[in-house]
Amino acid sequence: MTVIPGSDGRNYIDWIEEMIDSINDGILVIDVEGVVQFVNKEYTNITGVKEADIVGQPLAEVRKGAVLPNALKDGKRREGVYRKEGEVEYIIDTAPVYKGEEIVGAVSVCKSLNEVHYLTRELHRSQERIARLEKAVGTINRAKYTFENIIGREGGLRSTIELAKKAAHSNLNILIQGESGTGKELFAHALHNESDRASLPFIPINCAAIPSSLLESELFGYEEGSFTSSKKGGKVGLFELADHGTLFLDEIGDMPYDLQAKLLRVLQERSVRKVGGLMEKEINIKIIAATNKDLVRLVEKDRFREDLYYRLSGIPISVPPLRDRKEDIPLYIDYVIEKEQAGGSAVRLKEDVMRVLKQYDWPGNARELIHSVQYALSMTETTFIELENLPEVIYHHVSKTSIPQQQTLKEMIRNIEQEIIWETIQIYGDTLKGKKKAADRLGISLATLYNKLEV
Ligand SMILES: Nc1ncnc2c1ncn2[C@@H]1O[C@H](COP(=O)(O)OP(=O)(O)OP(=O)(O)O)[C@@H](O)[C@H]1O
Repeated sequence: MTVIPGSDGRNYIDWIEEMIDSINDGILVIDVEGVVQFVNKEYTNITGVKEADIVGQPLAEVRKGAVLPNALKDGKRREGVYRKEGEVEYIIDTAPVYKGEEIVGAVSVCKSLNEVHYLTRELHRSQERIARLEKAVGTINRAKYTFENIIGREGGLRSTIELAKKAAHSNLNILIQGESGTGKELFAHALHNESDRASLPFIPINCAAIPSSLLESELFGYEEGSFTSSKKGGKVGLFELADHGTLFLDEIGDMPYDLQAKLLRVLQERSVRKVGGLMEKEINIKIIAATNKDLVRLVEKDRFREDLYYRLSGIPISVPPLRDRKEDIPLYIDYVIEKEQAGGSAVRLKEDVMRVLKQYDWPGNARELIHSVQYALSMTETTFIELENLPEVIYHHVSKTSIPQQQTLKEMIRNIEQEIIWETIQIYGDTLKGKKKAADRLGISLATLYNKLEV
């Protein structure tokens, strides 16, 4: 075995031979004359050549087109050379063997392409599986709403939406502020869907709804065994789940103070480390935070970190309350009636009801208005919503305020007329034909019927 420099004892050579035989790549060694000195078992497996037919023979003669003898001539290494003999495909690396300055032989290492093909197929399969899983995660964590779903444009809402559309295309963090029920979460969904991350995960977390002891492991994840109740295999944190997508931190004003420092670190370093873990993982996430609290006041009271506040409010978005845009109220009412009464008969509001809804201050904003209309729809037994169908809090509020509940005679007659007309339409059907019949029945023209129904 001249090919193993420095070995002299026979047992040692046997041991080396066995070791080379157990290697998963084919190995062929030639001497300086180009005569094959050694092949291992895997070489014979890959090429189908028997050891007895090749060892002791000049390689160039027994394997036509062999590239290994070139290493003897030019002393160069070659990598990834493709060879095909019959049905057998393989890739070889070749290198000269030196003793001091002198070339004493050459060695080639070959790998069957069948195995490479097999591994490539396995890799494709795994990649497809990953793609399917990513798609499933993406579908589960999809943002549902777009700017189209945001009702209203008055009282500054239009310019808020325009600002938000620009913010969606920026990589700055976004802080949405506004009273409860103004649609901050709706904005967060729309911001994600408008961005170029729309097809990637949108991960919302409500910082007020999760006990502060759990919030850290929800966000960062943990390694197996990092605490007594930790799950086997550990847990992937929401930062990691939101990678390449958006993390929506709702009610950020309620995030515990010590966790705020950890969040700040993630935003600065753009990397996370699991609880109990050592590895830092780089992440690429867009952060949208929302709160109905006055963060500046919380900063003043040392309950919110100033540095985090500035980090989060890359683009601050302030959603106006409903009381500043009461002209939008009819839009919400139409939206709810259309949604709840789909396919059914159109329900109308008595004139005084609309006046009351516009008088009320809506501390719960759009959420409260939408719920109130849903409530009134389920309370009315006719095709009209009347004052007493409204939730008690609004009804009582109205009776305590100075809103004139007394109607003029003209208003009362108009209300009664409308009621009779709608009852008649119910008999003949809420279609053009039905309305014509109702007008005939009441002895008025179709135009007058439409006129009288206008609220
Ligand atoms: N402009 C709007 N257009 C349509 N629906 C709206 C609008 N604003 C609020 N809503 C509806 O009101 C409800 C509350 O909205 P959302 O949860 O987005 O408010 P929020 O500001 O995040 O409230 P909170 O601060 O209490 O979490 C939702 O059902 C939402 O669809």
